[in-house]
Amino acid sequence: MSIDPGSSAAPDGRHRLVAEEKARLSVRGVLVRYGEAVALDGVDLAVHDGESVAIMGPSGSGKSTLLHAMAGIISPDEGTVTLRTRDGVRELGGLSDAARSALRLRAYGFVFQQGMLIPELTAAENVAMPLLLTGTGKSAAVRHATRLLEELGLAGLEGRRIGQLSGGQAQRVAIARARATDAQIVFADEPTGALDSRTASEVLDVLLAETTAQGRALVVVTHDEDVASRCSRVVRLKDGRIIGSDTR
Ligand SMILES: Nc1ncnc2c1ncn2[C@@H]1O[C@H](COP(=O)(O)OP(=O)(O)OP(=O)(O)O)[C@@H](O)[C@H]1O
Repeated sequence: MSIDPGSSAAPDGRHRLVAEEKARLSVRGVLVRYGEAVALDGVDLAVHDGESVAIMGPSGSGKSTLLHAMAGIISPDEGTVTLRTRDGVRELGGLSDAARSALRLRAYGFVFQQGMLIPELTAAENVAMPLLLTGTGKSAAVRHATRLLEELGLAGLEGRRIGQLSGGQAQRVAIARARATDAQIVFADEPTGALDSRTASEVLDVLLAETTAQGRALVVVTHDEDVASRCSRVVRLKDGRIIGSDTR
């Protein structure tokens, strides 16, 4: 086991500062409460380009809450989440809701168990959606989406609605959508949870190929040791705290 340079357990403060300056995403002292309950309790974590970080831990340990805080879906009660963007370092808590949403749309990709895909839309329309929302014209967006779907092995399925696709195909659509905007960091919440083991392995191959293999960062919440074993770092949570960080 090695110490995560971004964790509070790092023995060398200077080392941590250097690692954080280079981090794509930095979580410092994050605390999240739901009423009286503390879901995250002083979490520090730095994620770097090209890295895949698996977040593991028992049910209720705070994995999804951490993912949502990193992604700016929820705002922590204490602490900061900073993202290095092309325009400089941004602290998510210091942004307006609209600015945070815009940043999320451009810099982040999401591959969740349910895919967060819009069932009424076709595969191509789902992939094109973030492009349309960031100002690309419809025909260019659909053309780009169709090309991405082809690259992910879904040629000929671009006109199907999400409900007409298998679970593995739907996850590939979600991965294509995360690529559409050139997301710098992709968040996945149990991306293979609903898939049989062969499809899960194939989806994970595609997810890694589309993220870390191209220098993007991947943060994946998982209960699955097979998924974690393919990530470059495993962070373990318990009762809202990081209790271990294992770099391969
Ligand atoms: N919206 C909410 N309102 C109240 N409590 C919440 C809410 N979301 C999470 N919690 C609580 O916060 C704690 C952490 O929940 P979280 O969903 O982050 O854990 P998890 O590790 O992702 O669990 P699981 O593996 O079951 O998805 C739990 O005690 C949970 O009950």
